[in-house]
Amino acid sequence: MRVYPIFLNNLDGRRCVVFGGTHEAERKVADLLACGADVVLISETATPQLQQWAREGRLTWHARNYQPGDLKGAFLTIVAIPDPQATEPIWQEAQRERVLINAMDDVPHCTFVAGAVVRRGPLVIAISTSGQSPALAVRLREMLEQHLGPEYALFLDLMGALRLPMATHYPDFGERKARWYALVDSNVLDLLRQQRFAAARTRISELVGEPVAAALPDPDTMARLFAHYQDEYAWSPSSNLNAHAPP
Ligand SMILES: C[C@@]1(CC(=O)O)C2=NC(=C\c3[nH]c(c(CCC(=O)O)c3CC(=O)O)Cc3[nH]c(c(CC(=O)O)c3CCC(=O)O)/C=C3\N/C(=C\2)[C@@H](CCC(=O)O)[C@]3(C)CC(=O)O)/[C@H]1CCC(=O)O
Ligand SMILES: NC(=O)c1ccc[n+]([C@@H]2O[C@H](COP(=O)([O-])OP(=O)(O)OC[C@H]3O[C@@H](n4cnc5c(N)ncnc54)[C@H](O)[C@@H]3O)[C@@H](O)[C@H]2O)c1
Repeated sequence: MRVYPIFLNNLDGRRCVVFGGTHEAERKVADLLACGADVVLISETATPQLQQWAREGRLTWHARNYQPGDLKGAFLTIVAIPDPQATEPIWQEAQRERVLINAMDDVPHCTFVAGAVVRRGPLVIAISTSGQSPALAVRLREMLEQHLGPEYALFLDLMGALRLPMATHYPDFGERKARWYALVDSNVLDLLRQQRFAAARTRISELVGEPVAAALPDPDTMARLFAHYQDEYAWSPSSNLNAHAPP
């Protein structure tokens, strides 16, 4: 296996078909919905959460097994059923219809594989071991999660706010690039980690000038964003490094 890494963008309104209705399918559906995809679920059974999303109209659920034609107009499909024989006709249709396909734990039926993913706001890190050891991918994800706190999410929100004014105020690409690196290499991340939001704002202003820094949220808003990200990641199941240790 030699995988080519990509991050899909603009899933909004794209038809994504998920087969299977257990918590594994639910995990995949949750990510697709969060990215705005138009999710179609095909499975006789569905978890209570999947059923609730169907009732709320957040996805379309067909309570049956796969039928030929299910992939018409689909952009991608994820097969979360543990039976390669049942997956084979779905794989065949995906090839005919040129639909991207991931069959969980079933490499011969994948045109793309899933990574172990760390999310910190806009920061997304996907880890693949090229199928050699998903368990190691999980451990690496957990290691990164320990090191990457909510300050990374907030830092990226701040950098995002600066992108347009930076382009306007520093039309020379070389100068702009040097200033981006000055920000990234500075102690701003440390200050955010210490929740010293006013000091972080001052430091950014020193590095890029007040006209650019004026686009930043004020320190109170930074504090609120930081608290939001703290909450979001505090309950991450992987915060326990031994979550998957053998009994
Ligand atoms: C990362 C993650 C993403 C996700 O699923 O979203 C993912 N597998 C995860 C967990 C996991 N999977 C397995 C174990 C048991 C320990 C172990 O085997 O290591 C654990 C650990 C656990 O369960 O704790 C078993 C397993 N997995 C595959 C096979 C088939 C084979 O080996 O032939 C078998 C053997 C089944 C058997 O032996 O019967 C195949 C694939 N699994 C992949 C992804 C793709 C390659 C990823 C890469 O390149 O590293 C690929 C190729 C296809 C795909 O599924 O997309 C998710 C972690 C999510 C997270 O927590 O972050
Ligand atoms: N990596 C891991 O740690 C791990 C653990 C468990 C399961 N899995 C993977 O998750 C997936 C689901 O496994 P599971 O054990 O949760 O499933 P399961 O056997 O408990 O349930 C199968 C599901 O698939 C549906 N289904 C079966 N045949 C179908 C068909 N032809 N069309 C549509 N739906 C169909 C059923 O309605 C049911 O919801 C599998 O791909 C499995 O390999 C991975």
